[in-house]
Amino acid sequence: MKRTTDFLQMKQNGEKIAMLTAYDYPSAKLAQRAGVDLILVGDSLGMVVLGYDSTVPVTLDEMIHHTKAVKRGAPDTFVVTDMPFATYHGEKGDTLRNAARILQEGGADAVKLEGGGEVADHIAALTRAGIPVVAHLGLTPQSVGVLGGYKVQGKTAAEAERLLAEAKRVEEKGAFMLVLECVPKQLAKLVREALAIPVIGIGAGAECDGQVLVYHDLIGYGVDRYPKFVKPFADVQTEIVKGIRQYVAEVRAGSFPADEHSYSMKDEELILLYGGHGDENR
Ligand SMILES: Nc1nc(=O)c2c([nH]1)NC[C@@H]1CN(c3ccc(C(=O)N[C@@H](CCC(=O)O)C(=O)O)cc3)CN21
Ligand SMILES: CC(C)C(=O)C(=O)O
Ligand SMILES: [Mg+2]
Repeated sequence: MKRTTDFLQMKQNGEKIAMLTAYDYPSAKLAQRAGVDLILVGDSLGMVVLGYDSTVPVTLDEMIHHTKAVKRGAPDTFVVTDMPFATYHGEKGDTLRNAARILQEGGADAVKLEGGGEVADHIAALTRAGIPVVAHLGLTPQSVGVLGGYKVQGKTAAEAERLLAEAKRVEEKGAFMLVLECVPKQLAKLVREALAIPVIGIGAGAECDGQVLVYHDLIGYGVDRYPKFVKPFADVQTEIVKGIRQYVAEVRAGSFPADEHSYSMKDEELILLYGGHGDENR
């Protein structure tokens, strides 16, 4: 399994980092089999798995529940779990307890939290306690209510300056990686060059040290509308619906299950059962 220092090394070597979300046992198993560098148990699971219209309703218990399944599916892959909405903004002791549960109960290897200066002390406290932290700047979906929608961030020179300063700040506070979401590619390049830690982009262009995508977006599974930054690399939902339609049709036609899908009793048992009339009832 890769570790935090390996990702730093990858940046130094100019090797791109491929990160992918996963939310359960099969998705994690396939992500590991396909060779992703690390898995994110993203709170996007609230939207793509649980059907909420934002990540805000997702709870700590839900994140832990999904992390356990992911770790069982990908025991040999570094797993980062999102700290959910409002679980790292109060007392630092609470933040520590919440993150510790994600590592101890969930089995994650690191936590991710959204924000810069406002959570800087929490990043420092977690790191001091030995919990690896991934920071997340740009479009921070847990603040959708404050941001007024899922919009590109850092488009003006002033906003870009502010974001760059925040990026330096979270690195200083101990974050070992930074996710940069929905920012202009020129800003991502500046951030990448300014930081020693790997910068993982989503909707941040190619000039990042790596990329992250939401699993369901990548495979085309149950998502009705893709953000601009998504490239659907597969279209599994078409295959899934095709398979289910066929099943429904065959059940209705009586052609499924066939004999090969059925269990049978031995003749002598049938004779006992039917008192010699087993043959015509087999
Ligand atoms: N399926 C899915 N994929 C994601 O990447 C994702 C989620 N869900 N849920 C949690 C957050 C929310 N994210 C989102 C959601 C929508 C846009 C979006 O539609 N953005 C506009 C940008 C508009 C603008 O400011 O120009 C777009 O058209 O791409 C972006 C990120 C990223 N995360
Ligand atoms: C979009 C990624 C970075 C994320 O935070 C999530 O999946 O929740
Ligand atoms: Mg998230």
